[in-house]
Amino acid sequence: AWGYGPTNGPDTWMERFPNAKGLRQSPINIVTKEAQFDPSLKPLKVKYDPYNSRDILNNGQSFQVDFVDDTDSSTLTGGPICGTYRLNQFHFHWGASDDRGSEHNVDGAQFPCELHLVHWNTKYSSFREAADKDDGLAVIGVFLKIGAPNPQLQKVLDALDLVKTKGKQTTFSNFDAKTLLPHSLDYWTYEGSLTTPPLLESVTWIVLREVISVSSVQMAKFRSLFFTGEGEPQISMVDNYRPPQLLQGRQVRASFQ
Ligand SMILES: COc1cc2c3c(ccc2cc1OS(N)(=O)=O)[C@@H]1CC[C@H](OS(N)(=O)=O)[C@@]1(C)C=C3
Ligand SMILES: [Zn+2]
Repeated sequence: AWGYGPTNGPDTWMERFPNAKGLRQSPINIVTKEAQFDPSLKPLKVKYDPYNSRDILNNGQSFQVDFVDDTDSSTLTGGPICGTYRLNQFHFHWGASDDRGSEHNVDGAQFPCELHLVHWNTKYSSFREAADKDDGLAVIGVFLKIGAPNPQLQKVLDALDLVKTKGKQTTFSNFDAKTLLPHSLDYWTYEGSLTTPPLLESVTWIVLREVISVSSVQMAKFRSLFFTGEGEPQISMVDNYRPPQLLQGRQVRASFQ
């Protein structure tokens, strides 16, 4: 199966997932000077209901917090998207050390971690159905930068002891995902893809300019997870990020001047 190791990592994915060579792949390096301010972009409108948070799962490539998405109570509207997109899950990508780990880069710089909040377009019936449509998904990317400990993030990290190995999951209720967002919702946006197989080219990316903080001790907590399942030889869950892909002529727009 695909992964992030030397024999099944991002450079091998094109063998089984032809989308890897597509024209709208993610992540990318965001060159801030080339991102054009678009005054027609609307402000992002994020409405998350803590009641919808359900469980936390180690899926063998990251860990994700899943949300009940059978109503419009946790939604994303406005910004570059049309219509209403529902929050399905959020997850992270991080490095083996604080010098790497994010998927998107900004002017060639990597951050130690990147948060992805995955939403699907309610013109389709489910995440699964939306996942392969041009306008199916919208993912908010938030960079984490080493600084003060993040108390909101700590609530998520405290649950990791219960999902150390692949396939483990536990209830994770009453979590307000909005508390993970920075004050400013200024963003860059471009048309891209899922950054893991099946690498479907169905994502409107919305990458926030403002970072949230994470301490080095908190980063060590991410690295205490394992890619491998219980009873298997342990492989630490680190460096679960895809490197930047070619822009192939795409435009990156900015919601701010
Ligand atoms: C297409 O069916 C599923 C895709 C899943 C995916 C993921 C997780 C579960 C998937 C389940 C799928 O099938 S399903 N459960 O909807 O029937 C990946 C997590 C990381 C990655 O997100 S990213 N980095 O591109 O923002 C995800 C959301 C990509 C696909
Ligand atoms: Zn992701």
